[in-house]
Amino acid sequence: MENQDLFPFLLTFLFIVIAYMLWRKSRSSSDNSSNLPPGPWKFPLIGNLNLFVGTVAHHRFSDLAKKFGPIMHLQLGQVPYIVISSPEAAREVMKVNDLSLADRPQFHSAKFITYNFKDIAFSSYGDYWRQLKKICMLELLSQRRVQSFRSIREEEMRNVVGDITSKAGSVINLREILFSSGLAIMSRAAFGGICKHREEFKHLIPEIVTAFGGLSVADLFPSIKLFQMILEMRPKFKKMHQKLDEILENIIMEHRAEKAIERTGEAEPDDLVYVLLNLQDNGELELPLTTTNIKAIILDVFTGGGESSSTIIEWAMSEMLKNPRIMEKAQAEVRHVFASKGYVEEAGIHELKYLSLVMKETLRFHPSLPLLVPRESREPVKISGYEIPAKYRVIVNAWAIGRDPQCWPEAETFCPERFLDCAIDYKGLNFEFTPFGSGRRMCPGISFSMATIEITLANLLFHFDWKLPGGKTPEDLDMTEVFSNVARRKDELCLVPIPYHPTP
Ligand code: HEM
Repeated sequence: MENQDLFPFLLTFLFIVIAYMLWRKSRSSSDNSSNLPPGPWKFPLIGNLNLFVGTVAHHRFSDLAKKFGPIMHLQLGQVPYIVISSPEAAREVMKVNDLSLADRPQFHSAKFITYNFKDIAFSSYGDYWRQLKKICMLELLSQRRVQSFRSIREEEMRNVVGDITSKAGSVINLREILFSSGLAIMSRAAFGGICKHREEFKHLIPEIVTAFGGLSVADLFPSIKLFQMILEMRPKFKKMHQKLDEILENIIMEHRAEKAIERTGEAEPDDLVYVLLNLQDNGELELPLTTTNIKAIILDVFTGGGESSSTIIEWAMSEMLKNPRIMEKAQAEVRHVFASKGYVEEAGIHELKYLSLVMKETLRFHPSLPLLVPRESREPVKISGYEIPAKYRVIVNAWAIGRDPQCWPEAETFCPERFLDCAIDYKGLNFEFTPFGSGRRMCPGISFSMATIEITLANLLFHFDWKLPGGKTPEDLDMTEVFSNVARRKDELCLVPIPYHPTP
């Protein structure tokens, strides 16, 4: 045989040998536990990946749960996953066995972006994670700090209302406006000023959030190092990481320069980055902070705060447009409460009872992270009588639980009134409703994001009536969802604003 004839033969042979070895390996690792939950039949090599081609992941998991039950075992590529789809099983994961399941999977795609898992969301459970979460809660995300950012939110809202008013009668892309204003509020609160890299961040955040989902080939076939090398070498991935690092480095340098300024009598800035640099310089922390650690924390603030809140606002507006009765009721309330002022201010926002029901219903119907953030078992653990080995990835399908007809009558209908006189809340104690997760790994940004969502919706409803472009009716509004870790509308929400002028 000529050399060139031999090559394809050898390659095919090699492929078959590797495929066989991987199949043996995955079989032996999944056979370790004899009492795993049920799940669909798994193909050699790809496991159940075939079931997810061209589907929205949380929808597919939900369909499978109807067949295999609320606790399922799947294999995506080489990786075993446990998928939870009932409040009882979610309680076992996020409360009963919270500590045993408090780790995050170490996704290869997230490794570079998070500086080797030095952020909060991906660092392993332990002292480092605890220290970071505590600092962020104290300095940025506590109820007290969130209230102190009131003037920032009100000012940004004036900008948004001014911007939309200047485009009255023409079609605007509401998603873009919401994303920018959310980012502006976050960067002013956390970094003390409008981040001048906002535009660049705007493009980077969706890419980063997708990488955090752990569904890249490199993450699904972790033993094949070649896939990891290919991922690292991909120009798009390299560029994203370089750009991100450059922006984070700049934010820190700007703060260092500001910090070096001599101040006489003038109060020092107290934004999050400033506080982190002080903690670094003073060396008072149990686990000293490096500049890389600080970059990873800033990254979490941008990725956590960047998109999830604006996605919720976009869905809330879409649902109200789809259901004009709800829009009218919410508008009537906000216009009544702020009629005498002629503008929205946070002091009266607690009076918006109906709007708070709309926000809850949006979080139930469209949780921005429908599969929360995956966890990983730190040790063997029993869930609903099944034995889950260590190092298994565990996903809670909050989207499916939020639409479970056993928990929610007329679950597929958007109806804010269901929360009237209902004690169920999103604070992590009711496992049928966990848009922010629950337990140790729960989202620390609830107060921050709910304050932003509430004031933004109140302003949009107070100052404008809204029409769909091109003479479309509510029935024409396409509500299709796409998923890349965050569940967004497939189409950006484009609307025509008509300014509302309250009669004096
Ligand atoms: C509507 C807005 C938001 C939603 C729906 C949301 C949702 C979530 C969810 C579901 C988790 C995973 C919880 C779990 O594993 O049990 C999470 C984690 C996290 N979120 Fe949020 N989030 C939002 C806003 C924010 C904001 C504004 C920030 C901060 C600036 C933030 C920072 C984080 C961080 C750091 C984690 C990781 C916590 C940990 O692993 O210990 N999030 N978020």
